[in-house]
Amino acid sequence: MAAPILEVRAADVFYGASQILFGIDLAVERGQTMALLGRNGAGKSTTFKAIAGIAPPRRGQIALSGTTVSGKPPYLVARAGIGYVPEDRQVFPEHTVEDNLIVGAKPGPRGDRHWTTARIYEVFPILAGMRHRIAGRLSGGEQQMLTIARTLMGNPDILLLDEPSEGLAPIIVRAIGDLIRTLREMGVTILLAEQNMHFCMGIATHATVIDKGQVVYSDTIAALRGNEAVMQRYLAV
Ligand SMILES: Nc1ncnc2c1ncn2[C@@H]1O[C@H](COP(=O)(O)OP(=O)(O)OP(=O)(O)O)[C@@H](O)[C@H]1O
Repeated sequence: MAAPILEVRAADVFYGASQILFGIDLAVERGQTMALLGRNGAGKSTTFKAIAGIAPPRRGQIALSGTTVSGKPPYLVARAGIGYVPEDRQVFPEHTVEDNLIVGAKPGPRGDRHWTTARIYEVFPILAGMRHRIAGRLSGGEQQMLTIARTLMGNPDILLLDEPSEGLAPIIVRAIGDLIRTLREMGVTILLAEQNMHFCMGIATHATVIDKGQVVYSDTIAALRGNEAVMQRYLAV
């Protein structure tokens, strides 16, 4: 069997002397949309930072298609094929939408250039109509879409989305959900951190739940939906 696109094995992560993640195991196979669920402070963002090379694990390992990436600096992790979209949307505010996309353009780890601005505009028609607008003047939801689009321009093997729905109005949350579903249907492999279980239900194929820095559940999203005990205990729904 092929190695998972992303595999986190027994990762322990510390901020200074405080241990935040305890032996995290996580595997995302090609084409999956894995939801990383957990309450506020459970360790979702820290898991993403560990994968992206920003908060490297002190013990354990992170591999991309079987090749170890833990220990590499963030720019090399990105080059290896991890497309990380952090919680705080990071557009270049002074530049146009199109320039933001062009800045993100680079070939994927095997030289592929699947994502072009033309392709982005097909998948994100809202950005096509705004290509000459200054990114800093877009709404929060539009900036979120632009950040996702710019990350795709780097042709990653996996897209890490940290709470893409956070702080957005319900109608925009739905639009972001539709967009992620479209990407999933196109075959993009996604790891999606969310507190909002309902947001993930129609989007994710699989779910991993973390609590106090530990994985407490991992299965298909359908299995999680049928498991009231896990949902109530760890997700308060
Ligand atoms: N820079 C830091 N230094 C020390 N502790 C931190 C730091 N950043 C986060 N923490 C702590 O690590 C734990 C996990 O935080 P993390 O942000 O990973 O959680 P989360 O599940 O993503 O929650 P949220 O939805 O609030 O982002 C929390 O207890 C938090 O207070």
